[in-house]
Amino acid sequence: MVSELFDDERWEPVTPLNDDFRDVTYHRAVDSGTVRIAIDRPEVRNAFRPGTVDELYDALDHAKRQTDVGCVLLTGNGPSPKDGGWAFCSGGDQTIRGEDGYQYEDADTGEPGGSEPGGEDGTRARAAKQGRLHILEVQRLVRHIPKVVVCVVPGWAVGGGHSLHVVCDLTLASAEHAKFLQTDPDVASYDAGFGSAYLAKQIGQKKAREVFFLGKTYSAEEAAEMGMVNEVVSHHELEETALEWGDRINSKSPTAMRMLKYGFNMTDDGMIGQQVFAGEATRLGYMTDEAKEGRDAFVEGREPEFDEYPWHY
Ligand SMILES: CC(C)(COP(=O)(O)OP(=O)(O)OC[C@H]1O[C@@H](n2cnc3c(N)ncnc32)[C@H](O)[C@@H]1OP(=O)(O)O)[C@@H](O)C(=O)NCCC(=O)NCCSC(=O)CCC(=O)c1ccccc1C(=O)O
Repeated sequence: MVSELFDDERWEPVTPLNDDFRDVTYHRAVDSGTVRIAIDRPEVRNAFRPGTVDELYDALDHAKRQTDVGCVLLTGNGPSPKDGGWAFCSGGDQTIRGEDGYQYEDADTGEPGGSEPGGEDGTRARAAKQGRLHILEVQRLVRHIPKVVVCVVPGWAVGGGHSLHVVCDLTLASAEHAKFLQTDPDVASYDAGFGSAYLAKQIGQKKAREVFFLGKTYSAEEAAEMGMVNEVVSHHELEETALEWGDRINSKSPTAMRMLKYGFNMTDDGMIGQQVFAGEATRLGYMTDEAKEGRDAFVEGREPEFDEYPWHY
């Protein structure tokens, strides 16, 4: 069983990635352009270790390159076989946190401090022995992937898991089990980027500071009232609703959705936001006859003839 909320008949595994993954499951809907990426460590509330982050990144990067996919569901499998608890993600696995970040485990001993699995090249293996904080790279990919990323929260969203939900485009939460909590300062961590500053854009400065400075636990309803959750549905309807959202998203114009996402991002993302939006504008420009004339003129060794193209206003 992938997860108690997972409907086998609606999904097929994305191979070979799903088969190779240890901490993440990766599926594609059988009848729509929606993919489901789930952290699969329910026994530790889906805490992420470096390998989990690698797999999240690889699944998202794969999804990014599927031109018939418009919606990514990011979720956590459950419940915990130990105690039945549910989680989206409880952040970085504190048991393998070293002095310079989260550590890969040694392939032989299973102890923290080993090299990246499969890293045979000496340089790569040495580099991987350093602690990692690359969940931030996953955050940036969620931010920049030209798809709508829906965080589907079946339980706890805590610490770096809370930050991951914040950076997703939309959040859908289980009425019964979703709970939102920021523990970063309890374990001397601080997401001073999207997890806090962008959260303040969503729910306001006072509330965002409350989330971090008081560390209260919020129910799904409270989180929705604050504006960081879009909708709360009963637990057993969570993934079905998520798939419906996927269908709704996939029914819209891919170009419009992409430009809207990058438009929403742009004011907060500075020059990178402008670069991403402008890059997509350039792609649209390339699709015009006017741009083709510029290219053809160069290739044919002649002056470009732009007279017939209007100066739009
Ligand atoms: C999530 C809890 C609130 C759940 O509480 P509860 O339901 O009572 O369950 P527990 O019995 O506590 O937990 C069950 C089981 O899971 C283990 N576990 C839970 N969370 C973690 C974890 N994060 N790491 C390791 N193990 C975990 C727990 O020990 C239990 O194991 P047993 O063996 O069964 O006893 C509660 O569990 C809780 O508060 N968890 C800790 C949450 C936390 O502090 N997370 C880390 C926050 S810091 C972070 O995520 C940094 C992320 C990061 O990389 C980063 C770096 C740089 C900038 C930004 C970031 C960023 O924030 O993204």
